[in-house]
Amino acid sequence: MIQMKPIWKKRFLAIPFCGFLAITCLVVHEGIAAPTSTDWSSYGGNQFEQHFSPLAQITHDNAHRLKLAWHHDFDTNRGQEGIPIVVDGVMYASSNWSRVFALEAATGRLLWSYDPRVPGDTAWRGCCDTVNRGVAYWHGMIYVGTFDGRLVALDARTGREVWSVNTIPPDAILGKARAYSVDGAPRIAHGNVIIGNGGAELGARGFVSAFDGMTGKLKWRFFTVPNVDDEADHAVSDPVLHDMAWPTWSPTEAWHVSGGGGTVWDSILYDPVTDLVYIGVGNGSPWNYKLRSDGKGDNLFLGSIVAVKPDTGEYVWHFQETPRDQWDYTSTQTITTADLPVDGQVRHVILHAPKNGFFYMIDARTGQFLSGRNYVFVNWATGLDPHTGRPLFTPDALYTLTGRNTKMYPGALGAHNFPPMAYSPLTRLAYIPAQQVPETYHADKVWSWNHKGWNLGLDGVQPADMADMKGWTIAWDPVRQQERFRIDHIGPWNGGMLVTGGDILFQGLSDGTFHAYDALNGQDLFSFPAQSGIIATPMTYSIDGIQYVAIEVGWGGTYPLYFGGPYKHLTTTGNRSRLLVFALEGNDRLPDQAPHDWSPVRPPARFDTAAAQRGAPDYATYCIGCHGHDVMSGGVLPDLRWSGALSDDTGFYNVVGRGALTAFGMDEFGSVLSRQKIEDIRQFIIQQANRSWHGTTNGN
Ligand SMILES: O=C(O)c1cc(C(=O)O)c2c(n1)C(=O)C(=O)c1cc(C(=O)O)[nH]c1-2
Ligand SMILES: [Ca+2]
Repeated sequence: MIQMKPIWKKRFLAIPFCGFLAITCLVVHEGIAAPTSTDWSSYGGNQFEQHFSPLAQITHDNAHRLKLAWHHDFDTNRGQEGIPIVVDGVMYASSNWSRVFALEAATGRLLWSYDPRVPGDTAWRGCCDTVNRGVAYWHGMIYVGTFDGRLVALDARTGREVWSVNTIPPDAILGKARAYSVDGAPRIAHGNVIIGNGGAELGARGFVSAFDGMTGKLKWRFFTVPNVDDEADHAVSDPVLHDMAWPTWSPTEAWHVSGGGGTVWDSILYDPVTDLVYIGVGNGSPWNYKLRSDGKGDNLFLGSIVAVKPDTGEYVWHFQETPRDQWDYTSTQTITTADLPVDGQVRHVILHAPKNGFFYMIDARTGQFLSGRNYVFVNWATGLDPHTGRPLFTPDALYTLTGRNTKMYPGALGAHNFPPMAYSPLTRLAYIPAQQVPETYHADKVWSWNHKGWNLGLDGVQPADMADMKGWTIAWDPVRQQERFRIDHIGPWNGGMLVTGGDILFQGLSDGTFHAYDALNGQDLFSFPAQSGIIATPMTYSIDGIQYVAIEVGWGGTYPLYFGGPYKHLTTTGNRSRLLVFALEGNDRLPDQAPHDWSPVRPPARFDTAAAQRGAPDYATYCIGCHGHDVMSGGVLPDLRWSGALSDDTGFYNVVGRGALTAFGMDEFGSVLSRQKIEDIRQFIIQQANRSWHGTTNGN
């Protein structure tokens, strides 16, 4: 057995605040026996969601010796974004399509698995793959949100369903007009299970709901944007929406149909220090601010962190990071708290690096803006007002008002997306999985609504050239608001961060490798070929004195699905979905596998150019989100250019119009598109396939 290094105790004693998992605190006080096991019992690892663990067996000196201890193959081949949790020696991991696995954490032996049987015809309801980011544990129960909108409580010992509720009230859907999906991890506060949802790209009005952990009874619901008619929803948000939010929207316009957005699709944090729940609110729906709200008002609470009370959901404060959103700049990114000196005084603060490219420090009790600075290059704002933190827009940024197509840094995928950042109380640095993915936004002038399609109010969003796409891990000093160092990656869309008491930074990358870096300087200490791009985030735990590090592997999420083939930065990006667990000792290995990709198949030679031209915009509205720009797959979902269904209009209609492949996530579109329109899409795909086949576009 490997012994804990004494340095671990010494370093950890320096931490000013000792409020981690109780078991961890036991360890930090000298003289008390160290526990033999340390859990990772919630999504963010500790009550601050710092994605930090005090475990320190893996260090600068031995990280190069890491071995694969065990692995578990998932039975889906789409993006894996889950962070497993470990409670009492059992690991609970979720995978795509909201499946849950309980495994013996030391050996990987499967104890039970749970499949909520999410219907395949719900895949269109989300913008960004049928992912799941994790489960929550409370009092012997495991909670998982399912992609089709349920919250399910499972008996942690057996995996049996204890209760299941629909988190989406039927009237929120407005006769099926709007789209909701759930892919974020539930959070626990005062015995309530809190869960949000996604859907703002398709049309949704955001809210979070709290359910009694024992019974599943709804405790409260907080809507993040006003009722379109300023009427009561009989929800706890009614007063603040009427008094504060409604006046920041135009009385009419497109948000009345699409719901306004503001989905809370990822970060939620219950903070026992302030006894508040912070929710990260998403972007506007439709994106086009001129069409959405007549170009008027800040549109509260879009792009904000909102603090509410855990028992009642009552509003306490908000801080809006992105007023007048028209870029998909969500504030749903990791909400982390820490105790840090501000003007010579230690304060309990929120650290936040949202999509918009600015790093914020906010007082956790009051929501007061303390400081902020851009952590990547941005061109939508020149900076933040030093007193209020409000962005100072550049004139070109407000493209829906100027009518000029504008290339924006960051683009819609943000400078930081769902993969969590980590914060180490030892190094006092935040580690941001940051990226540069610029896009040019083309605003529509007229609003139209597409059921089952994307409803952005835009004519298109054009990603910049591959040369402009970058990915880094940025080590950021939140007190000084400056970069300490950065690690360069091959491109964007890398996984999230884990930092440990051994000052090791763990991260999986889009190039299919898993790394241990030195958290003090970014030095690469260990690299493992994981056979598929990694977008998930590692966690760590110890059992019988052995420190393990776990990571889910599986390329996916919105970047490969939406951006598609032209933006691959690997020759192969096929998906092999697995859970990998590392330790200093281990003798597991992955099976050898040939590189996997879609092989070109000669497409039908003839197509109707006029029909292809008509089909292009419908492809962009209904198909692009999964099948990629220019009909080139990013390596996860089938590449339509080489589909056998292209050769025959009836076969194609059976798939696209009638839903022959519904079970695989390809819903029918015959209810929203005429047979002629579907045929036009087929012609467009054949045209694109011929371009690739004859080498006039860069196929793969
Ligand atoms: O506005 C929304 O409702 C919403 C939801 C989601 C989601 O549910 O995953 C994403 C986004 N937006 C989004 O903007 C985004 O970049 C994104 C990336 C991902 C992902 O898992 O790869 N989800 C989402
Ligand atoms: Ca969004």
